[in-house]
Amino acid sequence: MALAVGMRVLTRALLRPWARGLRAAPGRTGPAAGGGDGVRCFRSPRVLVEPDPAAGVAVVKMRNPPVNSLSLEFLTELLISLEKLENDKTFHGIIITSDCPGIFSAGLDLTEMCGRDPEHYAEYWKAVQEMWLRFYLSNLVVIAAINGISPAGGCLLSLTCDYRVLANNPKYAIGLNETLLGIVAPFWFKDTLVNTIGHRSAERALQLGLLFPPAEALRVGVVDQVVPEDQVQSTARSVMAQWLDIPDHARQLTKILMRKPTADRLLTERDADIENFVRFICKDSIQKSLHAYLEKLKQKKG
Ligand SMILES: CCCCCCCCCC/C=C\CC(=O)SCCNC(=O)CCNC(=O)[C@H](O)C(C)(C)COP(=O)(O)OP(=O)(O)OC[C@H]1O[C@@H](n2cnc3c(N)ncnc32)[C@H](O)[C@@H]1OP(=O)(O)O
Repeated sequence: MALAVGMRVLTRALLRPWARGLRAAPGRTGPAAGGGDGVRCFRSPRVLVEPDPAAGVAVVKMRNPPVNSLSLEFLTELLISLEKLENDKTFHGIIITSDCPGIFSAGLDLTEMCGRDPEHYAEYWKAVQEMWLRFYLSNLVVIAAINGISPAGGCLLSLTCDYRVLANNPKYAIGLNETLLGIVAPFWFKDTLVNTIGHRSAERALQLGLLFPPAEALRVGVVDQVVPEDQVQSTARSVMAQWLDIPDHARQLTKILMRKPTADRLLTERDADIENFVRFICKDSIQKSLHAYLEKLKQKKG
């Protein structure tokens, strides 16, 4: 228990000033109707939290249209929602899913990594690290109900969860495809994938930038279950019930036992990782390929 408390204190201490500022800002987030049972539902512009107090579960819906790209503001709102749910003893589990049809998350927001200054890149990268640390180490059971395509950072977010349910739709794919963009998945992205699918499969997937369609994602272990699209949420709910049957303290400590060494690696190298990222992303060649990639996305429309 002391270990679990220690981890919570540590991760809370890591909450960035940008998050503290936003938390204090009136009107950005706020209590909304949560029923007459005293449980509060928190909303923010890009995150909709639907609480089910009787089950001890909240559904966190990402709604940052058009593609749920993980912008700085969106990451901040996600972290604040997670922290509020963790601090509310009513909740033991969350289901993270998308409110954008066909897209779970398009990953990191490319516009946060293009044409900005080094200070911005550092701030953005710290927020991405924070998202990974907080979700990966959350004391809550976190289940991803993946109802759309989930490349790169979207896949990373899914990989932080305890269980992944993917909709069986041939248009959906999931994976760390960074090499296809000419960029390198950082060591903690890699570690998370290795912890999920093993070294050999991760090496192949990372080098080739593989985006796995549902059947392959299940075969390789990137997801735990593939179900018809209309059963994603109900499956996530029944899996959640099974996880919540386990005594919470034993499950939480086991989670920390399994994940702490991976998280510690980033925690001890956090500043160096930010410096590496800023150095890398500021390179002319990287900026050119990111710009070209964004242009290609825009031109795709016609
Ligand atoms: C030595 C090592 C040191 C360490 C170095 C670290 C280096 C960094 C490592 C981490 C980097 C990356 C991780 C990432 O997550 S990068 C993002 C990867 N994501 C993708 O490649 C997905 C790109 N998007 C798509 O493929 C498609 O948009 C889609 C998700 C399949 C949806 O297709 P759609 O047809 O429904 O929509 P589309 O018209 O393409 O897009 C709508 C608008 O959204 C914009 N957009 C799409 N994706 C992003 C994004 N990720 N970020 C920002 N904006 C995005 C797109 O441009 C359209 O905009 P507009 O309407 O035309 O203005």
